[in-house]
Amino acid sequence: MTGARAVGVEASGITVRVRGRAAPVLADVALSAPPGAVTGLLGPNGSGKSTLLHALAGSTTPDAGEVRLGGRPLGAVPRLERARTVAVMEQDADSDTDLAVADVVALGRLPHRRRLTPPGPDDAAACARALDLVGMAGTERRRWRTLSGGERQRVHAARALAQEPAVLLLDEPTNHLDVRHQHELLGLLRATELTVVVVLHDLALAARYCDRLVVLRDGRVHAAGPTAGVLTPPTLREAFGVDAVVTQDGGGVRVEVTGAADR
Ligand SMILES: Nc1ncnc2c1ncn2[C@@H]1O[C@H](COP(=O)(O)OP(=O)(O)OP(=O)(O)O)[C@@H](O)[C@H]1O
Repeated sequence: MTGARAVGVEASGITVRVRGRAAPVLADVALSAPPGAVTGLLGPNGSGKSTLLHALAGSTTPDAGEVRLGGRPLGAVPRLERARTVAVMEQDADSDTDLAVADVVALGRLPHRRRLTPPGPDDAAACARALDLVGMAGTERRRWRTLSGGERQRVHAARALAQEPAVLLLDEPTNHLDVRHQHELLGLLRATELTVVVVLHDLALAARYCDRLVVLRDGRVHAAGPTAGVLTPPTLREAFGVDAVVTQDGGGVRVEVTGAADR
């Protein structure tokens, strides 16, 4: 779908401080997102997931540490190349309320277009393909404000896919989606050759679709590695305060949260 440039994302020693807060938001965080794999970012509210995603995207500059894109420091990757390589789907991102769906998706093509030139056939084809992938083909003329929350989320996913990136960073991309579309979107990400880093709250979805996980707790990495090794009852109790039944079979890991753990 993307012309498949395999580009991994690595981060080490990421520390982010914010004014007026004694403890860093992120402290010495490392992450390895191998090319073509789906890496899930998990953690309780406020543990630093979105901040880490912003650091990976280059929209937050860490106070310490380094992000590498395809082995190169992020800062050494020219801006246009970075814009073509990395797509970001923000949490609850909004768009200008007057735009049509086609206009929102077309924003994903901007890094590929020469300045002041109108969209070409490649741009139109990429947008059509992306809308089709998220099940929103035929909605091009719909106005943004007429879409439901889940439809907006799918159009934002289409915008990111239309960018034809090598790396896709997504912050809770399924929180407005019905259960079928949750599975469709994550299944789609899993089926691509993109390098994906995705923030998720749903442990069952993480178990089903992520190759690797990084669990943050209070701004630090609590556990990281292949999914089966991370999603263990002790880790889930310590990091999330829940009791869970974890089973493993040929199809992978399954997690059923049975309730809040005793404190
Ligand atoms: N600019 C800021 N100023 C003050 N505090 C901030 C700032 N940015 C982030 N924080 C704090 O840093 C912590 C981590 O925030 P972040 O949004 O990264 O967490 P998260 O794990 O994505 O949370 P959630 O699951 O609720 O979306 C939170 O306590 C948040 O309030």
